Amino acid sequence: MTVEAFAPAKINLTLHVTGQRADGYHLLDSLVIFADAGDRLTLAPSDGLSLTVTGPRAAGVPTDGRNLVLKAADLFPDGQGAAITLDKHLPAAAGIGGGSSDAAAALRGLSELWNRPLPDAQAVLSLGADVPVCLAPRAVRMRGVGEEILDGPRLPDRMGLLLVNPGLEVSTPAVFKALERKDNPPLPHPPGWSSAGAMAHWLAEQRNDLEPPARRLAPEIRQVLDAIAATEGCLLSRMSGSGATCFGIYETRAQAEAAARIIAPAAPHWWVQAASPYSAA
Ligand SMILES: C[C@@](CO)(OP(=O)(O)O)[C@H](O)COP(=O)(O)OP(=O)(O)OC[C@H]1O[C@@H](n2ccc(N)nc2=O)[C@H](O)[C@@H]1O
Ligand SMILES: Nc1ncnc2c1ncn2[C@@H]1O[C@H](COP(=O)(O)OP(=O)(O)O)[C@@H](O)[C@H]1O
Repeated sequence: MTVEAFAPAKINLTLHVTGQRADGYHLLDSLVIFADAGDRLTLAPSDGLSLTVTGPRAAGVPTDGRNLVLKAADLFPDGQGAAITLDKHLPAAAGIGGGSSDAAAALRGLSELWNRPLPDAQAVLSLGADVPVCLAPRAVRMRGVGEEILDGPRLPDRMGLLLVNPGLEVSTPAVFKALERKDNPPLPHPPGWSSAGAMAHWLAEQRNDLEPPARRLAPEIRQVLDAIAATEGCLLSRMSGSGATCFGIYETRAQAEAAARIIAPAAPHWWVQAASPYSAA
């Protein structure tokens, strides 16, 4: 039996940093959605555990024990063998949780392949603050350092997404370190929306508190935000996570695809991807 597991891109529609724990980790209040663009894992029975990384974004991704997929496999106390192929489509260190989503997909896939329960919540969190939210991809509100997952608001039935990364890796710890204020206001109650326009209007009043420090470290983020905002039909452009990937919201996927066709040829070293929201549930 071979198991397939999809690792969708994570998007922080908002990312409010509301405090800091004694251990240095920051308290977040974030609306998280997923896109139907992502990495693909194939897991096949095997005597030993192995990982092969393929695909357009494989370069530079570790294939040894540093890869979060193998760290995820280590969390199963009585894990058996598996030959895992990770087909990499998402840029790494990009604020869209590529490694975290791969780890979560590996946990789901290995649990199915080995017929074993998922590791406990604390163990899952030890892989990274973003791994719990990636375990069951859907629209949620994420709080704590990432371990508190609440049902998200109703999303519009129709919406287009555009993801653009300028080809820079931005270090998450460096961005948190460059953050000036750590006690910013939390998110107001998200009401739910019947149109992408209404959602974007509400989101425009909210923030990604990591955007200013990330822009100081990587000024090209400004150009990415401007390029997205200038496309026809763009309702909102904002950075996701600690960057440098930025997203645009559109009424339709067709508009997001048209925007991708404008931006991609003008910036050949940027990663440009149109998408729709993805939900596993
Ligand atoms: C910022 C976020 C927002 O969703 O997204 P990305 O930019 O990674 O996509 C996440 O919180 C990132 O999660 P993840 O990348 O899994 O973080 P971890 O590996 O646990 O931590 C990397 C480093 O980020 C900082 N960190 C992370 C999460 C958090 N709540 N507070 C922090 O201060 C710490 O300096 C930590 O050493
Ligand atoms: N499966 C993986 N895919 C991508 N990067 C990985 C993976 N496993 C470990 N890494 C390491 O994790 C770092 C952060 O990658 P990623 O999780 O994509 O970043 P972010 O959390 O900022 O979105 C990379 O620089 C890479 O060295």
